[in-house]
Amino acid sequence: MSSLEIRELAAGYRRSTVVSEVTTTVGSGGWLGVIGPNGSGKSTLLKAVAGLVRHRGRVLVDGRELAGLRRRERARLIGYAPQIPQLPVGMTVTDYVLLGRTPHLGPLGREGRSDLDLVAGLLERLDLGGLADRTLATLSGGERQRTVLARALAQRAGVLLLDEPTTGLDIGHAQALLDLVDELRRELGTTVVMTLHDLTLAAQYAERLVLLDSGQVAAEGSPAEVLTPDALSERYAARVTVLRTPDGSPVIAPFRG
Ligand SMILES: Nc1ncnc2c1ncn2[C@@H]1O[C@H](COP(=O)(O)OP(=O)(O)OP(=O)(O)O)[C@@H](O)[C@H]1O
Repeated sequence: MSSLEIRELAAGYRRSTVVSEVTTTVGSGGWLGVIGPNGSGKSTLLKAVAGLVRHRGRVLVDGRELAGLRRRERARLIGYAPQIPQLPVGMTVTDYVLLGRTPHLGPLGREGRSDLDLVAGLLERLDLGGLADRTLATLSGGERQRTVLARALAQRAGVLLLDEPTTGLDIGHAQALLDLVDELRRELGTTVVMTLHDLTLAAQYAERLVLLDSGQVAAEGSPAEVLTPDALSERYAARVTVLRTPDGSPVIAPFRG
C-alpha cells in the first residue's frame, strides 16, 4: 500500500524543459492514467518520477522523498516498465523476469523458491509460461512487451509506473494485462500510474486521468470529466465521439470527417 505525491515537477533534457508544473496525488491502490498527444511529455513525466531524468520538484511515496534514496531502496518503492526497454537479448524470459526480484534478495544475491514461484506464477498469468526458457531475442513484439511487464510486476513495488504497457499487444492480451494489473492493485494495494494512447482502455481501467499538453496538465479528473469530445478535438486535433458499451463503459470512437 503506497501513496504517490508529485509536487511542482519539472523535467527535461539538456537543452529543454519538456514537463513543467505537474502536481498530482495518487492514493494507495489508485490508478492514474496519463494521456496526451505525441511529444506532450508523458514518458518524460514517468521517467522523472522513476528518477531517470533530470528534474526539479518533489516525488514522495508514502510521504518519503525519493530524491536521495539508494537505488535498491527506491526500487522497492517504485517499479517502472519503460516504453522502449533495452533488453539483454541473450537472456531467458525467466532470468530476465527474475531481475525484478533483485531489490529483495539477500546479501548473497541468490533468489529462493518463493522468488522462482512468484516469477512462474506471473509468467502463467501473462500467458508466457510456455516461453519461460526462451531467450528474449526469439520473442515476438507482444511477447517481449509482456515479459517487460512481468519483470516490473515481479518487483512488487508499492508504486508501478507503466509506459504504454499495451503497445503491440492484441486486444485480448491487452485486456488480460490490464486485468492482471487491476487484480494486483486490489490484492496488494499497488498504486498504478500508466501512460496509454488507447483512450478507451485508459477510460475503462484508470480511476483518474491527467491530460498533458505541451508538458503541462491541461485537464485532470475522472475519465468522464477529461475525455470530452471538445477536449479531445482541441488537444489531439481529432474527430471523436464518446459511445457506451451495453454495460455503460465509455468507448472513445474516431469518425471520418
Ligand atoms: N532523450 C531526449 N533528449 C532530448 N529530447 C527528448 C528526449 N526524450 C524525449 N525528448 C523530447 O521531449 C518531448 C517529450 O517526449 P516524451 O517522450 O516525454 O513524450 P510522450 O508524450 O511520451 O510522446 P509519445 O506519445 O510520442 O510517446 C518530445 O519533444 C521529445 O522529442
